[in-house]
Amino acid sequence: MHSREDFRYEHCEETACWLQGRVRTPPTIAIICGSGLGLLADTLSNPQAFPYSEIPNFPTSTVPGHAGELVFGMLRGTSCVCMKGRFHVYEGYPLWKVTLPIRVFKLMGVKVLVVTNAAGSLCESYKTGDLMIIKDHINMPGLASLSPLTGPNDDRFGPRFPSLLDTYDNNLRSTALDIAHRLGHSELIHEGVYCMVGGPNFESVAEAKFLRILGADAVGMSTAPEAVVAKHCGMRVFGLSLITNCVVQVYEVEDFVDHNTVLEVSKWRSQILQDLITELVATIKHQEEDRQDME
Ligand SMILES: O=P(O)(O)O[C@H]1O[C@H](CO)[C@@H](O)[C@H]1O
Ligand code: HPA
Repeated sequence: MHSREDFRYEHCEETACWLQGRVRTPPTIAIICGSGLGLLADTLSNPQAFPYSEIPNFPTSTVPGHAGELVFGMLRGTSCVCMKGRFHVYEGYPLWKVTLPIRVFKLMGVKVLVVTNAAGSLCESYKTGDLMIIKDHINMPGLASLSPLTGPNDDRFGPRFPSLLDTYDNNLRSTALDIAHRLGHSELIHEGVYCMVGGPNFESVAEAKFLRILGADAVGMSTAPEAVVAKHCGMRVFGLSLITNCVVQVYEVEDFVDHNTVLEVSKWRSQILQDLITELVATIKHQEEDRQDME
């Protein structure tokens, strides 16, 4: 188990202050770009980019398809920050470090986290290139006590025992579903359960069958810790998986997946993902304005 000895609120504060001193407009929405999905960040207007290596306390990206840059800018009149590359446990980072950016965003005033990923399908009816709105997750490392919330709790972020009910915001899910239908993607869009595994190996046949029996519709090596930390500190979360491959659940099949295939499919579907997220961001802006009026 990773220790949280190195984690302090002050680390996040230091990073947030560093960024706040440089960023033109503080963000209200944070978007995490999954494997090969960094093109999303290129849609921001008036962008300001910071390589992870320059940001105090930030880890660096080591996975192809994760550029390793924080990009601030405007999307449909809303100030956003895009993580062009995320961190994974299999890169050797402890979970508090994998999720450090989320807490930094919180301190900068972010209200909504949009998290995207590339994932393998376990559900028979999903096809490569489909999209899955995440309605819930199974956090395999979390169930085995590998949680980003392990260790002393800092109440300034959230409670010791947070509820995960409605982690993937109901309202954002139905809004995204409507948008997908409106954009003509009814054939591609699904809602399902994402399962996080540690990786970096892809699943064995027996593991894939096991995860399907557990109720998972798609599997990947990220997202759940980010969503847990966002929910813990009171953000609304929207999660979207791009199905880059169908996970093999029978023996004697030559159809194995590799990271290049994942990146190719991500590139192929990037535009559809961008359109959907852009429309969603525009709607969130109005929702957040209405919320503020009611407060
Ligand atoms: O979850 P993201 O970062 O999109 O990446 C997915 O793609 C990689 C495997 O090809 C793994 O890192 C898996 O988690
Ligand atoms: N398994 C785990 N992670 C993944 C997969 C997969 O099949 N595809 C993309 N990321």
